[in-house]
Amino acid sequence: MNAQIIDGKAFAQGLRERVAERTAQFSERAGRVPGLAVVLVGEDPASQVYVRSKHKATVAAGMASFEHRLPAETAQDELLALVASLNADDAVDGILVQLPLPAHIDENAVIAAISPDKDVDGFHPVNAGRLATGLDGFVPCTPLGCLMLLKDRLGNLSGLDAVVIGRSNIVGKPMAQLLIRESCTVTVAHSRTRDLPALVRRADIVVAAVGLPEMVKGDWLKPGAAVIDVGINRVEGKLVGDVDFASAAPVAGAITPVPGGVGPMTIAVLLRNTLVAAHRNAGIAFEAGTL
Ligand SMILES: NC(=O)C1=CN([C@@H]2O[C@H](COP(=O)(O)OP(=O)(O)OC[C@H]3O[C@@H](n4cnc5c(N)ncnc54)[C@H](OP(=O)(O)O)[C@@H]3O)[C@@H](O)[C@H]2O)C=CC1
Ligand SMILES: Nc1nc(=O)c2c([nH]1)NC[C@@H]1CN(c3ccc(C(=O)N[C@@H](CCC(=O)O)C(=O)O)cc3)C=[N+]21
Ligand SMILES: [Mg+2]
Repeated sequence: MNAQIIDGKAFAQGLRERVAERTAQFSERAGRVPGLAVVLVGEDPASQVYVRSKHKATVAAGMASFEHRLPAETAQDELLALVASLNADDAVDGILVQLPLPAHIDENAVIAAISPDKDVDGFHPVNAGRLATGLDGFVPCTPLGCLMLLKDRLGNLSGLDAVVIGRSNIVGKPMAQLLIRESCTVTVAHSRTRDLPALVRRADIVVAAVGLPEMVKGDWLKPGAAVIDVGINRVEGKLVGDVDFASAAPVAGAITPVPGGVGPMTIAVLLRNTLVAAHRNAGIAFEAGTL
């Protein structure tokens, strides 16, 4: 057996085209374009790359992109004041504050300051609570993108055994919530987990969101498993995932590559969430359909 490669880049491209069509319809009706504000504090090179590609994708979808670049020394109060002004700005439907923030800034305080109705990252506790309790809200882009790829490949996920490796608020926990919502039986593993290979061996679905290059090995996998690799690790100038692709691909049924898997989905879902936010803020009903 050799795994099918899940082409996240192509799927994301299709999603972005559908978002662009629906954005044109929205703008016609609302008399304005959806707006996304992205805030970057400091000069982290990886963050600069992400922010640039978000900006390009936003404009290509027909949306307005408002970039705010602040120096690394920016005081927390200044950042909170900027967030407050974006909350109050009717041209801004979505707000994304790029993480990580410099160490002197309390990330939770900044996330909590974003209006939940503009929180297109889905990081605000109100949106996390909505996801956990089955209410409509914004779902974090990376796990929602992973779910889209899984449903596209597997169809109904009901009853499948899923292992999520990682329990962060931005990937692991919301991923687990989404899989529970799809009626998977979900195990969440983390740094204190005993015998991770044994857990992974039982799983029909494996989502790796750890941040350790190539840690998940092919001989941990159940043959035919669907493997979603969220990891983005730079090793000797090269990008690798959290899954050892070379040993995993011959065992898995389907697997996302890095690059070209989950990463492009994150940006496409961000645009989708911004389009949803624009509809809500303009009081126009949104039919999710193929989005
Ligand atoms: N493709 C994309 O769009 C995105 C990719 N990423 C990437 O995904 C990865 C994870 O990101 P993020 O969730 O923010 O990372 P965090 O560092 O916040 O979380 C990592 C998680 O992995 C767990 N972990 C650490 N070591 C082990 C281990 N040996 N065995 C099992 N679990 C372990 C940690 O456990 P504990 O809680 O016990 O510390 C923690 O829960 C990173 O590579 C990041 O770059 C992130 C966001 C978007
Ligand atoms: N508030 C906030 N929201 C985020 O969504 C957020 C964040 N902060 N901080 C950083 C992480 C990381 N992240 C990625 C987005 C796109 C790619 C991506 O497009 N990756 C390409 C490769 C890009 C490259 O070559 O570096 C790929 O995997 O093919 C990766 C990672 C969003 N994040
Ligand atoms: Mg901090």
